[in-house]
Amino acid sequence: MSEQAFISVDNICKSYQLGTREVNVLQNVSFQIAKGDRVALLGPSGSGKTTLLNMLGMIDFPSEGSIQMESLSPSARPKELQSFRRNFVSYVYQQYHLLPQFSALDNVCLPLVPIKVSFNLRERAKQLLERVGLGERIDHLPSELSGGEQQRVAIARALITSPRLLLCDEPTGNLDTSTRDSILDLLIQINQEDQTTLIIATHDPEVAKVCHRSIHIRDGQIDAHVTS
Ligand SMILES: Nc1ncnc2c1ncn2[C@@H]1O[C@H](COP(=O)(O)OP(=O)(O)OP(=O)(O)O)[C@@H](O)[C@H]1O
Repeated sequence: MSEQAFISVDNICKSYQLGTREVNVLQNVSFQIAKGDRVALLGPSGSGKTTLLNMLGMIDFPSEGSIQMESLSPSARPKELQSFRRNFVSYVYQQYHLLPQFSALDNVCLPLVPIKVSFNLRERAKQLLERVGLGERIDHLPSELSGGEQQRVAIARALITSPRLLLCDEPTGNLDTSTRDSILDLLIQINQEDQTTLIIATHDPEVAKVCHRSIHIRDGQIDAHVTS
């Protein structure tokens, strides 16, 4: 792992056993990501983007090769991995995954509800909703919000743990182009202001354009690194 690397992905392969058949999803993938970087994983459907994101979030593991994270020992035990997942990394998904019976405010609080925190959780959630432009919508249910607003709630929820790494899986896939652009502006703002490292899996070249660089994946292999 080089001095500046925040994440180092070294020659990873991933395969799944499907009955008697072995499905090779990723092959010999290597790249490094620096702290505060803004990187797109760009590739068509089925190319392996989600699989790679899951491994960067340590919820899945390579069949071969290694992924090293700054501040996580390569021999991390389950407890350290759990703490990494809780404190270091957050996700934003295409489908928002908000709980329908809970208000925007309660949805934002959710990741920290089971944990004793030293600050006023509801107050922090309110501040985050204000930051994402939803200060007037904190008591709304997801069904009372537009798609773009629901994604803003999901982004506020992702920020409640103050993550250093934000993994976004097609975060604008369900949105029209102007809503997509406003969500991208928000993600860029978070990346710039908080120095949160941002990795966005997408098939949309317009999303890749707003990143510092893009890693193009095809059939489980990197076929280009492009710097914007
Ligand atoms: N648990 C699994 N078992 C078997 N095959 C899997 C599993 N998970 C993913 N795959 C296969 O791996 C390939 C890559 O899937 P992945 O979801 O990573 O692609 P993707 O680029 O994120 O696609 P999309 O943009 O459609 O979400 C697909 O062919 C998929 O069927």
